[in-house]
Amino acid sequence: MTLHLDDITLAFPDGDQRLTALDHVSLTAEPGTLTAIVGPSGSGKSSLLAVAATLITPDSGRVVLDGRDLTGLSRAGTAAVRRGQVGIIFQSSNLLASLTALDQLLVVAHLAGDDLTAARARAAELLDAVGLAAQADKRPHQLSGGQRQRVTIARGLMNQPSLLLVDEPTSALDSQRGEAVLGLLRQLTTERGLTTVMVTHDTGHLEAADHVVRIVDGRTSELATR
Ligand SMILES: Nc1ncnc2c1ncn2[C@@H]1O[C@H](COP(=O)(O)OP(=O)(O)OP(=O)(O)O)[C@@H](O)[C@H]1O
Repeated sequence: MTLHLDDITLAFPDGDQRLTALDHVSLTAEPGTLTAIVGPSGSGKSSLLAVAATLITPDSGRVVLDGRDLTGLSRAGTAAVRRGQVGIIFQSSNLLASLTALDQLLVVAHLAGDDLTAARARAAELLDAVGLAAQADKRPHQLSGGQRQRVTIARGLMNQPSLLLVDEPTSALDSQRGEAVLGLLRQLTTERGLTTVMVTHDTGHLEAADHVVRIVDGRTSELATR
C-alpha cells in the first residue's frame, strides 16, 4: 500500500500567532520499504507521523493511501482506515501494566470486535515472529526494555496493517537492543511487504532504512536512498 503525502502544511496556535509544524511536506513510501524520518527536536517529525496516521488533519495538502485521498474523510472514516490498514507503534511505555504480552495483543482484537479464537492464533504467531513465543505469559515488568518494545511491535501488527508508523522505537534501548529492534522492523517490512515509516533520533542505525528523510523547521529533504 503506497503512502503519498502531498504538499502538507500544518500550523498550531502559538499565543496570537501560528507556529508552522509542517511546511509544504511531500513524501512517498512504497510497500516493502522502510523510510526513516530524522531531524532535531521540535522539527515536525511526530506531526508528520500523526498526519500520516490520520490522527491530525493538515491545514492543506493530501494524505493518499493506495490512490485513495483520506483528507476529506469523516472521523469515522479515518478511524476505519486506521483500524483496517494502519499499524501505529509508539514507545513501549504505553503497555498496560497488568496484562500479559499475549493479552496486550488480544486487547486490539477485542476492541476491533474480532473473533477471539482467530485472534489468539494470530497473537501467538506474531509473538513468535518477534521472538517472544516463550514470553507470552509475562507482564511488562517481567520483560526487558527490548522485549517490551517487541511486544509493542507485535501489537502494532495485530490488525494486519499495510502501513506501519513507528515513533522512536529505540529511544528507551541501549544500542545493541536498539539494533535488534531495528533489524526486526526491517525484516517484518520486507517479509510482509509493509510500508514502514519510522521517526528516529538514532542516526546510528540508518543503514536499516531504504530512504532517509531529514526534516528541519517543518521542511523535508531526502538524505539518502538505497
Ligand atoms: N499539539 C500541539 N500544539 C501546539 N504546538 C505543537 C503541538 N504539537 C507540536 N507542536 C509544535 O510543533 C512543532 C513540531 O513538533 P513535533 O512534535 O512534530 O516535533 P518533533 O520533531 O517530533 O520533536 P521531538 O523530536 O522533540 O519529539 C514544535 O514546535 C512543537 O512545539
